[in-house]
Amino acid sequence: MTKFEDLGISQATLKAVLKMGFEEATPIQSETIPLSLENKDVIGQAQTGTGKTAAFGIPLVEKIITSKEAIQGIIIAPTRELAIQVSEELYKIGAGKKVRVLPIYGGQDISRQIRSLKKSPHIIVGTPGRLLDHINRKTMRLDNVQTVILDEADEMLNMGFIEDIEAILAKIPEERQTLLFSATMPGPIQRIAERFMKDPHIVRVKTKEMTVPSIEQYYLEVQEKNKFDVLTRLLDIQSPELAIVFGRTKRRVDELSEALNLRGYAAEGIHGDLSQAKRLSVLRKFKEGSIDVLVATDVAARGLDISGVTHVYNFDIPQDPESYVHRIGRTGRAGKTGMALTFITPREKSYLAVVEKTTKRKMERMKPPTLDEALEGQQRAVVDKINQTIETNNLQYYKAAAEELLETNDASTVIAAVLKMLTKEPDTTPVKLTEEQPLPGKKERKPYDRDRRRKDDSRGGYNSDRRKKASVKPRSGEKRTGGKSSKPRSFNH
Ligand SMILES: Nc1ncnc2c1ncn2[C@@H]1O[C@H](COP(=O)(O)OP(=O)(O)OP(=O)(O)O)[C@@H](O)[C@H]1O
Ligand SMILES: [Mg+2]
Repeated sequence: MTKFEDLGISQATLKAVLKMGFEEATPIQSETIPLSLENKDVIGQAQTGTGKTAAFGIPLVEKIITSKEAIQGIIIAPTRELAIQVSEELYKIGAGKKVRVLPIYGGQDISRQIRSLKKSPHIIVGTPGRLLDHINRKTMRLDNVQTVILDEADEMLNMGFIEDIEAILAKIPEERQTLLFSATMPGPIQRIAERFMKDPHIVRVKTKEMTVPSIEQYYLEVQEKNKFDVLTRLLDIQSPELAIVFGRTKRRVDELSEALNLRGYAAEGIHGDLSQAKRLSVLRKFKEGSIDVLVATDVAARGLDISGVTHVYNFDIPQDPESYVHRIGRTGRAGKTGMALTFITPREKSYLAVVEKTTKRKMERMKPPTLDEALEGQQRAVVDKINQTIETNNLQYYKAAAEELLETNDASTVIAAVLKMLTKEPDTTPVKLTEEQPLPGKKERKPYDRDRRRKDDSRGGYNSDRRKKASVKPRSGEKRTGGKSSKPRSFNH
């Protein structure tokens, strides 16, 4: 492990980074920070949760000349939540140097953004659509930008942002530095990246597996109609601190979170059809722990760094192996442990091998728990709680009542009654979930077709800012439809 002191960064930034609790640089940081400081273009690939944000954030902050009142760095991210998260991390890294960082995303009042832009931020973190909006309105000048970073570039490509990104890059001086980071870099993205970049250094943190070893990975064979009962039993047995449940579509996410609430779990869903305010409030509640199950689509959770996520449940198997990597990567971050469980219906069994081939790691089989096991799990949780209460609380006040109960009953009967009262018995309230079509079987499977997928909304994708925006004049001659420039990504590779 490399010390940040040895990476040639200033005292001010070093102090800020140590204040964030970073003691040593992660491998992607120690490999890419020096290259980036030398203004090299870099394609950086490293496992989820291994600090890619600071890998591009630290050198970017270092290069900002704070006395210069101009935007010098721009980071493009696929979703609004990610733009906010990245800007918060950059703000912390830049606190020592007093670097001004501004997030710019759709769904936020544009005149407020224009006012913030007038306060001359040094770094902008934004989603493609809204960035382009400001460029076209001439409310954001990019002629002093020296560094451009594309975070989760492959996802932005999948979402059809390629033309927007090209249009943004066309407004930035050519003698810039371009960096591109993601945990997954499917072939097509590399080729496209090279079009935007000059002699990029490809830094791949060499690991045996694509996922981090600290995530235990299981699969469960479950019939579609039994999935929900299995999920709630698992939640009862594993009592996760914070859990994310992934569903394939927006409708699925809505139905799942409603069904979980019906059975008494504190759950909420997040996807692109919700208002910006709602999305932010759901995430805030999840971070604070006032809800403990977040139900999400793939896109909604890309890159999100929420500490304390102990379990990821793939209620529906993801459509491609890269999505699997990003989904389960919401746990096991920054060296913590985590558990990922993937439901596989009998017809989808062939996908298991496809995922495993990409991640280079086998998932262990887990048998779906029975109702009795769920009850036992809940009981165990109560027993643990009782033990904790014995250890930490002064019980003097309750002793008299306890003695009184023991005068008429034997001890084990009293305790059994208390256990029964405190144990949440597995809830079997009927719920209604629309059945998802299984992914196509091996023979029917076609290479992934982006346009079709977007139309179907099969990934439960976000509304891109771009498609919602009405106020922006497209630049003359600019095509605003999803490009054909990238080769379709296939599940079969
Ligand atoms: N050197 C470090 N030491 C300790 N913690 C770190 C270090 N660098 C980053 N972190 C923390 O690790 C967590 C994960 O970092 P980050 O979100 O940048 O991961 P990532 O590689 O971008 O993951 P993803 O592929 O999911 O986007 C964050 O909470 C971050 O603050
Ligand atoms: Mg990231």
